[in-house]
Amino acid sequence: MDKLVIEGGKPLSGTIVIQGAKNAALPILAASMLVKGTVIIDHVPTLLDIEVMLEILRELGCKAEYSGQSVVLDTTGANSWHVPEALMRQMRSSIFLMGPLLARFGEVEIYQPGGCAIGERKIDLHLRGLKALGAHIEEMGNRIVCKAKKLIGTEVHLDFPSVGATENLMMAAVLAEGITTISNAAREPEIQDLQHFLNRMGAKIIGAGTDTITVEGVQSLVPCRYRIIPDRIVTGTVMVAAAVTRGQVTLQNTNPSHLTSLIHVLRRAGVQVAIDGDIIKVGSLSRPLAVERIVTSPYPAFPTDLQSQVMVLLAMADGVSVMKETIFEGRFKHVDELSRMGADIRVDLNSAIIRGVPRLYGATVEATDLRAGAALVIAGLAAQGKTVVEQIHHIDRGYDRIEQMFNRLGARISRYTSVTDNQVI
Ligand SMILES: CC(=O)N[C@H]1[C@@H](OP(=O)(O)OP(=O)(O)OC[C@H]2O[C@@H](n3ccc(=O)[nH]c3=O)[C@H](O)[C@@H]2O)O[C@H](CO)[C@@H](O)[C@@H]1O
Ligand SMILES: C=C(OP(=O)(O)O)C(=O)O
Repeated sequence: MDKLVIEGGKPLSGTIVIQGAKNAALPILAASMLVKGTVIIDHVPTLLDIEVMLEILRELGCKAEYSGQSVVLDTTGANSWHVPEALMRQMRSSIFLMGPLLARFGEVEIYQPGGCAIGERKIDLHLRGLKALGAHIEEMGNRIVCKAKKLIGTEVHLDFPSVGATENLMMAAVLAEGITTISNAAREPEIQDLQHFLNRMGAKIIGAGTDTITVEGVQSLVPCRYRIIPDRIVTGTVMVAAAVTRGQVTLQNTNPSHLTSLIHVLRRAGVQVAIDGDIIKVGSLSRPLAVERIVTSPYPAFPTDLQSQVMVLLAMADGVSVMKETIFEGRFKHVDELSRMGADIRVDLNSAIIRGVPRLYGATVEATDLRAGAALVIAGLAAQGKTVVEQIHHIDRGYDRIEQMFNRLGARISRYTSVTDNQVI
């Protein structure tokens, strides 16, 4: 397993272009199965999860190639609706294939998806929604077989605004007969991106970005070319890193309106944030201030995917902050690792009480999941001394070479491969 070695204590400065959004690219690549032909998706980040998605698509009979930052995907020869268990287990997003494969082939055979250990992450809402659309579902241990000669539009109410369930149902409903209404839908920007992509191929969807999405089924779709939105979580990660290192960073290719809740938190912490179109400038010269209470919730509230990164800022802030996690029950694993670096954080059920310390110290720590790993990198950048972050395959799931991204801003991060313990240039 690779590891990152970080020489901390240097303020970040400079300009960076933000990668395309993993959480938009993954469902959009899966949604491409709904059409026969060649789809080109631009600004797709080079990530482990994207590699896995492309591998699955090839396994299903598609041709899928990276060309620069674009993926060229020919779905014409797709002839399988069976996603191998080993690939399903590599990431949560493999579940996005369920809706499109069912819609295209009338049958899908999958397994329980894998992914980061941040909570139970059931798929009951996905399955219930597909049943409402007329699918017959059989669960045999890990294996799930889902069949429907024809999906029929209906009203689906989600008990919780699940991002993945909303997306899966949108994709399943596109070729269904009649109208599907999804109420209590998730409102994340990536859902709007999926709507835009599907509509460009000829789907008839309205309402993404609100809590009610209406899909009018169509007979077929036509291939298109589409550019993925900027990654709001990577944007937020860099913004926090700029703040904790007391640097000055300009971020290009961002959508500031997707980050309203984070910008609000950063400003409360005394961090300077300036917005100019798709550019965000973040600067900080002094120690951040504590933020009394932050609660993670579905969009547009504060995102769970930025909880661990912002905790690093609060760990170094002047005063006591509270961070409440309401989405994933297992998303505080970074707390033990940050404590190794000198942070003073106590977890009480789903709240972390964070007493800010003036500085963190380098240590050897383990990335337990994707965003926890990103938080440890940020902590390492701000800490005094050397930090080693292990298990960084988690980070590679969502950040396109995180060390290169931060090194462009003046950081000193080296990647080592464990097989040879050689530095990767
Ligand atoms: C690829 C992608 O877009 N991933 C994001 C997506 O994940 P994902 O789509 O998995 O997240 P969901 O919104 O579905 O999950 C939120 C909560 O609902 C629960 N749940 C979900 C589905 C279900 O059928 N049953 C159920 O109980 C989950 O266990 C979790 O507690 O949204 C999460 C919440 O913003 C983000 O952290 C992830 O980065
Ligand atoms: C939890 C995340 O992703 P996934 O749903 O792909 O596991 C994330 O992006 O932080």
